[in-house]
Amino acid sequence: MPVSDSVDRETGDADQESASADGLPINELFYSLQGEGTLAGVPSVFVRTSGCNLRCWFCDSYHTSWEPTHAWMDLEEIVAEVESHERADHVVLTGGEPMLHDGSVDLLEALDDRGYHTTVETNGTIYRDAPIDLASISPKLESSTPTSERDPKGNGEWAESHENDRIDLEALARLVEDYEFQLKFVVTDADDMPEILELLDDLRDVSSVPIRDDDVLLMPEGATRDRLAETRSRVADLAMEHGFRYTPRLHVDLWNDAPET
Ligand SMILES: C[S@@+](CC[C@H](N)C(=O)[O-])C[C@H]1O[C@@H](n2cnc3c(N)ncnc32)[C@H](O)[C@@H]1O
Ligand SMILES: Nc1nc2[nH]cc(C(=O)O)c2c(=O)[nH]1
Ligand code: SF4
Ligand SMILES: [Mg+2]
Repeated sequence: MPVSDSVDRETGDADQESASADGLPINELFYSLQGEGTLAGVPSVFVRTSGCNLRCWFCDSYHTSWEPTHAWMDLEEIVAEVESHERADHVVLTGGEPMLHDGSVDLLEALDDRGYHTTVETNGTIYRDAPIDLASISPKLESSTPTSERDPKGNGEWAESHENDRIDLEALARLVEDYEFQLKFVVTDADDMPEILELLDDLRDVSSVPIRDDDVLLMPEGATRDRLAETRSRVADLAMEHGFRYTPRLHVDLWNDAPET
């Protein structure tokens, strides 16, 4: 969808919860194949909200986090655009961080009423009560922190708040307790594994539902084909070594880093 067709509304600070519940700041809306996780390969409509509470240095959706866009769509416009992709019965709500916005709950309810299967791609720091069929949770590891050496924009100004906010065990526990879920970790190399194992121990301690190794997916870090060529076989080996699942990034294999894919 050409986002330029929609109204541009400055939400003030797009990192904060949007003021109105009538719609959402939308960065892009498109039809593609789910590229990641247990539903990889499923034709799906993607609704990408703008604004994030974190700043991963590697974020592949720069214009929702580091430089968020402000195009606004009303709920009815979003639903109509989703319905225009007649072959899809799966919708992926992503971002940015979709759980920041009140309007995400309204959208999920409208989609649920119309019989869609909904996946929410979330960093797991915010819990909301909504009709979510699959919570696709991607907790952020220390290796995501935008230190001054890895800041894509400035000089590490976001490092401290990112580091403070990236894990909220209570929110994670509520998400896994209330929804079908997958835990999808972005992995670069073996240095990421001790933190994943420690987080799983902590989450298993506080959560009232089992978290099976089968619920844990390792996804190679890489926003481009070239970068994935460096990380994917290392991450596949780590998945086998630990008995976790590996998820490809099919959309990157197919379309590299093109927008609306
Ligand atoms: C752009 S995020 C939006 C949803 C939410 N903010 C989150 O991080 O889960 C969508 C997915 O892309 C993943 N991701 C972002 N940049 C990536 C990269 N460079 N390599 C691999 N995965 C990446 C995130 O971990 C998440 O699973
Ligand atoms: N094809 C495709 N699959 C995806 N799965 C999760 C995505 C996301 O950005 O959240 C994504 C995406 O951006 N494109
Ligand atoms: S949490 Fe998600 S959207 Fe936010 S910066 Fe990280 S990868 Fe990007
Ligand atoms: Mg993506």
